[in-house]
Amino acid sequence: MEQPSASGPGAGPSGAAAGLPGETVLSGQAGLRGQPGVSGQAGVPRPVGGSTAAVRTAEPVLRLTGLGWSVRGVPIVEDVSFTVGEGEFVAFIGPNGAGKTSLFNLISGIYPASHGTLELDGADITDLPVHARARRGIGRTFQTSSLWGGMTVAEHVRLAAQGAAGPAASYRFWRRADRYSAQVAETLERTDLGHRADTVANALSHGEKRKLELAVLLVAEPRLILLDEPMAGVSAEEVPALTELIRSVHRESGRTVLMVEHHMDVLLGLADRLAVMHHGTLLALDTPAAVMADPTVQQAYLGEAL
Ligand SMILES: Nc1ncnc2c1ncn2[C@@H]1O[C@H](COP(=O)(O)OP(=O)(O)OP(=O)(O)O)[C@@H](O)[C@H]1O
Repeated sequence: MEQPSASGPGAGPSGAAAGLPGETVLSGQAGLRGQPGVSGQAGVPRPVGGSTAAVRTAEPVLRLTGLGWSVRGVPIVEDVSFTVGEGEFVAFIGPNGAGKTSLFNLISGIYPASHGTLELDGADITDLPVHARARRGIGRTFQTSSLWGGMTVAEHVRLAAQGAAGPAASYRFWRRADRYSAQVAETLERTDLGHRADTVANALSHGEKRKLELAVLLVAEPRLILLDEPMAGVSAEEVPALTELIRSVHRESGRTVLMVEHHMDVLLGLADRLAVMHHGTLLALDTPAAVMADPTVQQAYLGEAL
């Protein structure tokens, strides 16, 4: 499925998630429709929005109520309801085609909701377009790379900083180049890309490209970030550094993070809660330990250990 780009038309290569040695990778375990015991149970997530995981504020940052999206009458995401507290890290898993990316597209505004509502900080944003949601602090990355191959690392981040400042600030932006240079330099340091500032995107490794996508996202200072398979295409050697970067982005700034990821080893070390998508519905949402012990979830994965 082609994805719109956050920072320009996709120019970089994409790739499937690389399996790590000895790791459970859930991608490719599709084909669950019609499995005994699964049909009819999807759509009854347990428990949702009332997890035992720590939610740092009483008021949720994000609230989905019966959110759904259909294509020509075919439901892709159905009646999804949950809340996410400020500073929480929720990881989304599920077989290929379960609707994880579509749910992220609904939250970021790329797909319009067919039914249900979406609230950010208690305000209804269901009908707001993508750019308006971005201005309210929702940022996201995409499953496939969204970089301009011939542009340097620093140019990407500078352009993103300019975009975040808004069109009216363009003139000021160029006049106050020093301020933005400092902002770009700081963001590159935060994402461990300072030494690659003058390198074109095409010359970066997959892991560095993912870091650059994060830098492009972070320079806009979003408070809710959606990461769609940040490890896709990344070599096994680069996964630990990228995992630590995501951890620091979450912890140091107290951002709220939603992440789709197939590498269980990665997300188990990061997530406060695990959400399981299945046939477009939310099958379960709870602490990683509770989700992994859930018989319905295990059944949905054909009895394989999560
Ligand atoms: N724009 C679209 N038009 C038609 N069908 C779509 C569209 N977007 C997604 N779908 C379908 O919706 C279903 C869910 O797709 P989605 O990409 O959300 O799944 P996913 O859980 O993210 O899968 P993966 O893990 O493979 O990325 C798939 O059957 C897909 O083909």
